Amino acid sequence: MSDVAARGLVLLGCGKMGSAMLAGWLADGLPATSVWVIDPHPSDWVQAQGLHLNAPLPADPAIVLIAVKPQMMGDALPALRALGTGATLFISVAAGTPLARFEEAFGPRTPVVRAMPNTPAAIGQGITALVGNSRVGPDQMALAQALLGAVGQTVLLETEAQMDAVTAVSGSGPAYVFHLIETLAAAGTAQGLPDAIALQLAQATVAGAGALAQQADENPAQLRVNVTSPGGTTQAALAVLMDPDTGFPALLTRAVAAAADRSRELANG
Ligand SMILES: NC(=O)C1=CN([C@@H]2O[C@H](COP(=O)(O)OP(=O)(O)OC[C@H]3O[C@@H](n4cnc5c(N)ncnc54)[C@H](O)[C@@H]3O)[C@@H](O)[C@H]2O)C=CC1
Ligand SMILES: O=C(O)[C@@H]1CCC=N1
Repeated sequence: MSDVAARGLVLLGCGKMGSAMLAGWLADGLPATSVWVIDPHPSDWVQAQGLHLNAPLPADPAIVLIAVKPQMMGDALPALRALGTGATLFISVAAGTPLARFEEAFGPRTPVVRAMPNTPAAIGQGITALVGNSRVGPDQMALAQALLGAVGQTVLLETEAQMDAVTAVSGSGPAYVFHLIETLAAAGTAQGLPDAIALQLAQATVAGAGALAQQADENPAQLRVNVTSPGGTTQAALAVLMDPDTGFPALLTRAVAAAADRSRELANG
């Protein structure tokens, strides 16, 4: 990361995902003066960070991170063309957009990493999967892992094709969990709880269960069994949630497949 602080980080697109990562890097100690943001519509938060905003770019930044929508690539990438010299590592977090798209834009010698982070990066609890093109050497992959590792866990993929499934599980996944919190709270309200207490119970339950699932030696199936008293309340609920036709497994399988299919479609922009 000292190389990034010294040579600079260029962030193309600083919306929800770019800002989530940037918040994590700044909290981790990356100086705002080492960051160049290109974004035609920067948020008030981005404008208040004291970074270089829509300013001339450094000649030889350590990393250019691309965080614009896949559909915006054609408009956005030309701003970076002068940097495709081989010394700068390009990292894209865009869903769907293949490595080949960046090789086309910046030349086949350009090292490019495709990464899929998620928004808990904003509080250092993201997870990012990474895969590089053939030009990415071990030192550059280590640099990409250090950058994304500063805002959470990292995993390396064996093939680029795995990225669609990653996007559907952990890239989009926080939205599924937020929806679980919303709907668990609403179900509590339907059972007679005040809105605020139902939301507090749902938030703390998901946060606590998530932390326990990360830290416990037991697997999630055993942790579930540990909550489930024979003939008790949990068993009654799980009979609904684990129904083979209408329960969580069938629903999540369909939801994740829909997200992965959409990721494959986005390969075409
Ligand atoms: N939001 C999420 O949870 C995740 C998003 N991603 C990926 O991150 C990328 C960005 O997504 P979000 O941050 O959610 O979208 P967003 O719409 O919040 O941010 C995109 C930003 O790009 C800027 N922009 C538009 N045209 C531009 C241009 N020509 N040059 C520079 N900046 C430009 C916009 O002003 C905006 O601030 C997408 O490719 C998405 O697939 C990946 C993982 C998770
Ligand atoms: O919804 C999307 O397309 C992006 C990619 C993963 C999360 N958000």
